[in-house]
Amino acid sequence: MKPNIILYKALPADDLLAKLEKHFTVTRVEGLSPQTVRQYSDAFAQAEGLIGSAGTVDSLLLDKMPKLRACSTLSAGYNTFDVDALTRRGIPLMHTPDALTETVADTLMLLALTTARRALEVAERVKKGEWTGSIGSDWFGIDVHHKTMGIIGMGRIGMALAQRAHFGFSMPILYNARHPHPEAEARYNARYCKLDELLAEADFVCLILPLTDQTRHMIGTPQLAQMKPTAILINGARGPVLDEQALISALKAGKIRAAGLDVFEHEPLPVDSPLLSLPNVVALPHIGSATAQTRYNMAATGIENLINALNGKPDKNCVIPHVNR
Ligand SMILES: NC(=O)C1=CN([C@@H]2O[C@H](COP(=O)(O)OP(=O)(O)OC[C@H]3O[C@@H](n4cnc5c(N)ncnc54)[C@H](OP(=O)(O)O)[C@@H]3O)[C@@H](O)[C@H]2O)C=CC1
Ligand SMILES: O=CC(=O)O
Repeated sequence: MKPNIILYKALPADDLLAKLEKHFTVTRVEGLSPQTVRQYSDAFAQAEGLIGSAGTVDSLLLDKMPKLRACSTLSAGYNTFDVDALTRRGIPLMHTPDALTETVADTLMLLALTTARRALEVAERVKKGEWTGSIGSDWFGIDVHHKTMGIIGMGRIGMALAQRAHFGFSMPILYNARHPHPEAEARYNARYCKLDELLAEADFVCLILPLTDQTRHMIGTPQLAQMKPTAILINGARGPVLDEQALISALKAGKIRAAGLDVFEHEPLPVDSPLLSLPNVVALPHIGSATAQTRYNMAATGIENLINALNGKPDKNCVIPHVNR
């Protein structure tokens, strides 16, 4: 008999669903919420696998899933999972980091370019018919090339960003992480910095690290005050890594030049967020990995991950090392 699983996110192609259904008896639910868990309570009680993204998997949910043997998230980040509770139950949690690294690094460069060159702002002026002659200096942006890129989180995506910034834009690279990364230093001439030093020196401060107890609000009023008034902040990590209220105040007071944001403390970003009325903010709807090819690859990887994990082989892409047997 095929194992029962819950799929809580629509897959981007029919062949992916067909593959999942070849291996498992699939119950599709529209997201993980108290309502869907109640509505499909029997399916949750019977499920041995859970696959999807953007839902909270905590001990409350795990208690309702006594047969659960593996979780597969269609994402690199896994901050919505209670990893300790999964570890206690010996349930492997699988993720899809390698499928999206390059695409997310592209998105970070996109945010750097769009904010620096004020691309959205001036394109809006063109649409409004304001381009009636030679543009004045009030339409000018700043250069990206040869400016200093500060990367907070020199993991897979941080490295891919450093590659773009170093080779593509001749940018000196500063970085902060928990440990020095000799590979980044050798390949991209990156310099390891304490956070304070990076904030004070970088022209672009780019957040690309996980949301954890240690990183929640790691950038707040004191850190924003350390940045140059000409610097641009980019957040591609998770919204709560940045204190959004502090950012709004800093932008309003001209403490930093601009912000490029792909992630927010509350998603979707409420339409009345003050961020949306600031001309020097570029707000994207969490599209870091959102190309058709990458989303396909992520879903394909997530399916493989679940098949492997439920076959007792969570060798690759398991985020809980000692469950990775
Ligand atoms: N916007 C989007 O759509 C996407 C966002 N993301 C986010 O990006 C994050 C990073 O992804 P990825 O590069 O694959 O992850 P990795 O695990 O490869 O890298 C994470 C990096 O963050 C560093 N780090 C962790 N904790 C701290 C800390 N307290 N202080 C400083 N640095 C820290 C790590 O340091 P060290 O190397 O020293 O251990 C590592 O360099 C994900 O966790 C996710 O939240 C990911 C994909 C898409
Ligand atoms: O934010 C997206 C992810 O894959 O993590």
